[in-house]
Amino acid sequence: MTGWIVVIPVKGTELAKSRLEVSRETRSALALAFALDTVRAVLAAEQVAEVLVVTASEVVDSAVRALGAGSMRESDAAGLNRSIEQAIAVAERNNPGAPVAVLLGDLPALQPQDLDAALVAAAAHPRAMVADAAGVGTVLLCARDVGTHAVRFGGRSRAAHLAEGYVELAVDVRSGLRRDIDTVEDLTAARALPLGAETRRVLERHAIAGSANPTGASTGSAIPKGASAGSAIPKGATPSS
Ligand SMILES: Nc1nc2c(ncn2[C@@H]2O[C@H](COP(=O)(O)OP(=O)(O)OP(=O)(O)O)[C@@H](O)[C@H]2O)c(=O)[nH]1
Ligand SMILES: C=C(OP(=O)(O)O)C(=O)O
Repeated sequence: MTGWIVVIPVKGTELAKSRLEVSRETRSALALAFALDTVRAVLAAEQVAEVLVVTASEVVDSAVRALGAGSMRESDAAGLNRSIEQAIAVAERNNPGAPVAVLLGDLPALQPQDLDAALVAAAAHPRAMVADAAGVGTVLLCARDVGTHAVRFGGRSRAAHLAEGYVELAVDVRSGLRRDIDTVEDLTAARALPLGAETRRVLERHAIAGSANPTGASTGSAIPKGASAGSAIPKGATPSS
């Protein structure tokens, strides 16, 4: 199997991360930082052939391109699932036959090796998913055959994706892969993990209670690490749409 195409939805508007109860300035800085840290980790994962961000925001679009990711703008007011479907269609057109995964764009504690391990495990199933730390939502949705995706993000999406037939992968709840940040409580919990550099910088600059734990302790994952084929796969090709 070739490497995975990873679609990452990023809202990027002033309405992003509305459940994060900090000042508007801090919230928008954190929303961008979460996305950039997520994209950086994905670009560093060995199982990933290409990254395709889908966003409403010009700022996000150019920032992720500068990191080397592909990016596309969603059509007006597409919403989360529709924008993901638009990106999946572009990924399919540009990379026929490639497996496609959808990853949330608010995972600032994601480590490349945790994503690699999950993608290796996902490749054993036609469709697979990883739930968020609360066991309510979904952070990663994978299909070997892109045409079989049934995207049901939002709310209790773990149950929705299970009902669609995705197999749930066992990933340690402490893994950064499962730590999407919706609330200040999520952020506080994620600070026990090694956070990405952009998020650390914002936390250092903006007064939010707690410390950013710049060094962080290594976290465990139930999926064996290092099982990935370590070939260098080109990333960041911009979609032709
Ligand atoms: N492209 C795109 N991404 C979205 C959209 N809505 C949410 N996302 C992204 O999907 C992921 C999960 O969404 P949420 O955690 O609900 O993010 P959010 O909508 O910014 O946060 P809340 O306002 O608290 O719901 C994040 O990476 C968001 O940036 C959308 O309409 N379009
Ligand atoms: C969009 C999702 O996440 P959140 O918990 O951020 O709403 C989801 O889990 O489907």
